[in-house]
Amino acid sequence: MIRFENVSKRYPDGTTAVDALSFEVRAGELVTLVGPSGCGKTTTMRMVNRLVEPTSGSVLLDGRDVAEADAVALRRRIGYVVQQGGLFPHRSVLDNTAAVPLLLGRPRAAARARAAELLELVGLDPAVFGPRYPDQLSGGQRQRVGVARALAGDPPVLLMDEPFGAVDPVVRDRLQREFLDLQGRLRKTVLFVTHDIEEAVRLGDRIAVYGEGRIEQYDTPAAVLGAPATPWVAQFVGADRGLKRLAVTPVLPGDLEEPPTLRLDDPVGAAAADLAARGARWAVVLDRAGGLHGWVPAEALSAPGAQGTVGGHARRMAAWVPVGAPLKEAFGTMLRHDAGWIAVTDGDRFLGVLTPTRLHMALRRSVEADSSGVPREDVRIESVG
Ligand SMILES: Nc1ncnc2c1ncn2[C@@H]1O[C@H](COP(=O)(O)OP(=O)(O)OP(=O)(O)O)[C@@H](O)[C@H]1O
Repeated sequence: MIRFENVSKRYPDGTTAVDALSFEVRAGELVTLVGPSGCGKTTTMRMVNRLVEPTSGSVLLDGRDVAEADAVALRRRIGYVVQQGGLFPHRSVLDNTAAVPLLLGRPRAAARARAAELLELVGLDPAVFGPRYPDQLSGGQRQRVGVARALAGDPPVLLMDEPFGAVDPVVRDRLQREFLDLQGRLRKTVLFVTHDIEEAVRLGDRIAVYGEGRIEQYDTPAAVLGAPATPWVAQFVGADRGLKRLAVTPVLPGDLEEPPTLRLDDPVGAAAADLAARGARWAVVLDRAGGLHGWVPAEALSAPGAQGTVGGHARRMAAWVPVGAPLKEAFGTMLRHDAGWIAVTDGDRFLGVLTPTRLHMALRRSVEADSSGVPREDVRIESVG
């Protein structure tokens, strides 16, 4: 969809901002460009909508060199979001958002209706916020209007330059979450500039880590964190890259331990015999619908005089995550419940349990999977204990 072929940009004062850059962004993909200040991220992005012209090489959009496109027509096909939203200060929020549809020749009423729809889409009530002016909005609200405005012409491509850079971490977290959700539905082709590795990893399908004027590594967040291509990338992603990787590695069924399961209304005697036969010291207890109720130690069932059903001896346990949740969430849940394991479910169905050891193995297997190309479910690693 977007392709850089050997693109360099040297500014008139002799600064080489970008040097022989080649990479591709697939249709519907969100690529984050991340790196320290001055490494050429913004220059890269602005060559797509021709706010900057390359000195050599070409940028192709859908296979066509953008240098041959009419710049105005090109920019109508490309949404552009900048820090602070870049709104017109003397126009209302509704008119700011309607600007592109108007430019595209929509009648005023239709353009405004479309703008109202978009404000709704980014979580702003058009009746409340539509009539306001940009200086009557919070930083986060301005950013949302910036996103709404960029989406207004329904462009297939979005360029976003530190769009969430000017807000506090809590608002930023929310904007990122909402944007991911929106992108899940809209599937735009997005180039997203940030200097924040956490943001790059969270949002990007792939991330391009910049050194000076060039890309040092272009890969999925998990691969960049798991196997930095150069010492520069390793230093940039940080010594805690293992921790960051927890956020981008999902829990898979193959990561789980499968302890014996009992039902609440199983009779104690049979349950105790079952666990003894398997040599199990405990079992997960499921309710009638097969959902998680808690757990029971084998010795509680085999104690002299124990009777009734498993339910009478079970302990409640409410720590669970859905399969596919990031390991970070699983670990957080484990800590919050101060538990040595948590249940993993698929809808209402109990799948198995994740322990700290299993979590560590999942992480190691995902690193191995990325570096060897073998699917994680098939990776076998040695472990102690
Ligand atoms: N118009 C210009 N004239 C001369 N040099 C420029 C111009 N615009 C950018 N540069 C230089 O090109 C280099 C790359 O700048 P660019 O804005 O692309 O970096 P960036 O990675 O986006 O940085 P930041 O995160 O600080 O925005 C920098 O050294 C910058 O000073």
